[in-house]
Amino acid sequence: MLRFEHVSKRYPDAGEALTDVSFHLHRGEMAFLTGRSGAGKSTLLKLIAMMEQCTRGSVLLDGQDITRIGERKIPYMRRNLGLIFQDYKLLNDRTVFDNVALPLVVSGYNHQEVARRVRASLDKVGLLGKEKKHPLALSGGEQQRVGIARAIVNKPKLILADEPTGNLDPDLSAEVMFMFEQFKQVGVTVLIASHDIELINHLGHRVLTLDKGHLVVS
Ligand SMILES: Nc1ncnc2c1ncn2[C@@H]1O[C@H](COP(=O)(O)OP(=O)(O)OP(=O)(O)O)[C@@H](O)[C@H]1O
Repeated sequence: MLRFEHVSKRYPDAGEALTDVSFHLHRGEMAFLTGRSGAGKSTLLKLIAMMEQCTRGSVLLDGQDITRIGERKIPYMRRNLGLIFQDYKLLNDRTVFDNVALPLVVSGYNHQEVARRVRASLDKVGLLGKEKKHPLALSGGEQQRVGIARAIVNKPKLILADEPTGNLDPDLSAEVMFMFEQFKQVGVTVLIASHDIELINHLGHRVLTLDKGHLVVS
């Protein structure tokens, strides 16, 4: 489903952030991406999200090489992805409903379909009653669940999460991981960058470890 083939990434005027990285994630697989600060985790996720381009190698998403697609196709390919961030990246002057609706509005869905899908997503993360609230009126855990609802509203094949539990206490972190496991159950592939070794070991999923841009275990 997601395949890295000999991928290297060098930023201009910097050393290599990733060197000859190869791995494969199957449909419905959940894996953690770990490594020290600066090891290349965010860079790897940005290559999949088409926010950066690799210097060498190929990244294949469902068999399609996303390093070779044209700029104009990127927004369409991104619809296959759900992105989740440590700092939630919510629009604080918009309601929960509007935040979750955003990817659908950008994709041009009609009002009825938007409303139906937003409610279904909020239901999946247990926030159906909070759709009229603004993000800052919610707890950190609830804000992250809004971020998750926004990530799944387009029914992505692949969810990428960059330190999704970095600002959450252990109970809320476990709750978020439980949600990811539910997505995995319905065939969504999930890749989570995290420092939280205790949580990672506890959950027992596959672990990809980066060390100075090299993949150590795959
Ligand atoms: N835009 C950029 N320009 C130049 N160098 C960069 C850029 N982004 C990242 N780097 C460098 O690439 C390397 C990998 O960074 P990256 O952010 O991918 O690591 P990380 O494992 O996600 O770290 P952290 O856990 O601290 O977020 C680092 O040496 C970093 O300084």
